[in-house]
Amino acid sequence: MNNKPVLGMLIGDGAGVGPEIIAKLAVQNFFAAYCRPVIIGDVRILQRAFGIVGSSVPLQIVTDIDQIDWNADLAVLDRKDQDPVNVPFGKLTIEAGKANLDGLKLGVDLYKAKKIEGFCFGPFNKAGMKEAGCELESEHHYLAQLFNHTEPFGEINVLGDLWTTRTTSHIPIAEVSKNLTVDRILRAVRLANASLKNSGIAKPRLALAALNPHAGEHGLCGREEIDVIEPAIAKAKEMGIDASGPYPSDITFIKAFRGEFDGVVTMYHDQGQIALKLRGFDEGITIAGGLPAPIVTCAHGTAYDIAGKGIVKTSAFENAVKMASRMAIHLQKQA
Ligand SMILES: NC(=O)C1=CN([C@@H]2O[C@H](COP(=O)(O)OP(=O)(O)OC[C@H]3O[C@@H](n4cnc5c(N)ncnc54)[C@H](O)[C@@H]3O)[C@@H](O)[C@H]2O)C=CC1
Ligand SMILES: NCC(=O)COP(=O)(O)O
Repeated sequence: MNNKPVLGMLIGDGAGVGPEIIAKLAVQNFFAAYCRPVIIGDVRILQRAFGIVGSSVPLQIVTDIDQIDWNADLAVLDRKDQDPVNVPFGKLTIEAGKANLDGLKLGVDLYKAKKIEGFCFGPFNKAGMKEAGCELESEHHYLAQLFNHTEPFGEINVLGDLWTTRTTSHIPIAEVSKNLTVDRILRAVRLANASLKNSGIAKPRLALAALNPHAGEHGLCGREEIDVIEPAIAKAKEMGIDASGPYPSDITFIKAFRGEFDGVVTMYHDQGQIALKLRGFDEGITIAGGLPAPIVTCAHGTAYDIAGKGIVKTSAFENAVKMASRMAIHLQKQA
């Protein structure tokens, strides 16, 4: 009896590298070591990806997840929603954007119906999703909406043992400062704390990055540290969270990579992502943090510039699958 978790593998934007990654891993029989996989996406895009990879595996193509025989060939839930003719490599299309939004909804519906125990997704193109009608800031907001989730949520980037959460994410830099409030910082702190605890760290050590040079130099070059970050740290401590900082952001990750912290709470997207991607671009993953379901993707994007060339590296997505499997097994044990 195979008790490995059932995980959906959304192929992602057909014009990007997601389908190729999934095809490569299928050919290597990678998924079976961590889960019972069901590939979710347009089978024509997947077949195109197998063509790029230069190899293939027998497929069990279904249109309803209940039709899957888990002892038979690799299952593909065919969505018929990204025609390769309309979705050429490297081109942003509304068709792919819409398919990605629909895929997320299906993934959540299947999870709620207990048909899958989590899912990974190949990279989405945020602009494509917006053009397809998503008015929310990101897919994480869309996922939270699908779950009616009001508690803290958001991208958690993980590299090795280090987890990061973001106070602000996909907004213009010009708007970061006014979006830094004690409440928002505290939500990112709580998200980091709860997620790390769920991963087995009893009392996570969290560092908060400053916003300004030299952590504001006592207000000489910026007041956000005094006005919002320090009060958020004080409140976190009152809640029993091991939070410290704000550390000048040019030193925060040096300390973190030395092992001084389990998690870093950043103030804006690139503060954490530059550090993590420099350190391990090929390995990083993004968890849809705070949500009930294990949902994980690679930290890299659609890589339109190399899509269709067969040269994409698969290691980050492999780590995403490993993490989703680990989270799903953890939930199985709690049930
Ligand atoms: N997992 C997801 O859904 C993510 C999606 N994105 C989306 O992807 C799109 C493009 O984002 P960019 O910032 O341009 O970054 P990107 O990660 O797609 O590409 C940056 C550079 O890294 C290379 N690269 C990326 N992944 C690679 C891999 N696995 N193997 C070899 N080379 C690789 C690309 O060829 C490119 O030169 C955006 O629309 C963004 O929203 C970005 C990050 C994560
Ligand atoms: N479409 C996903 C996305 O853009 C996530 O990117 P990042 O914020 O993790 O860099």
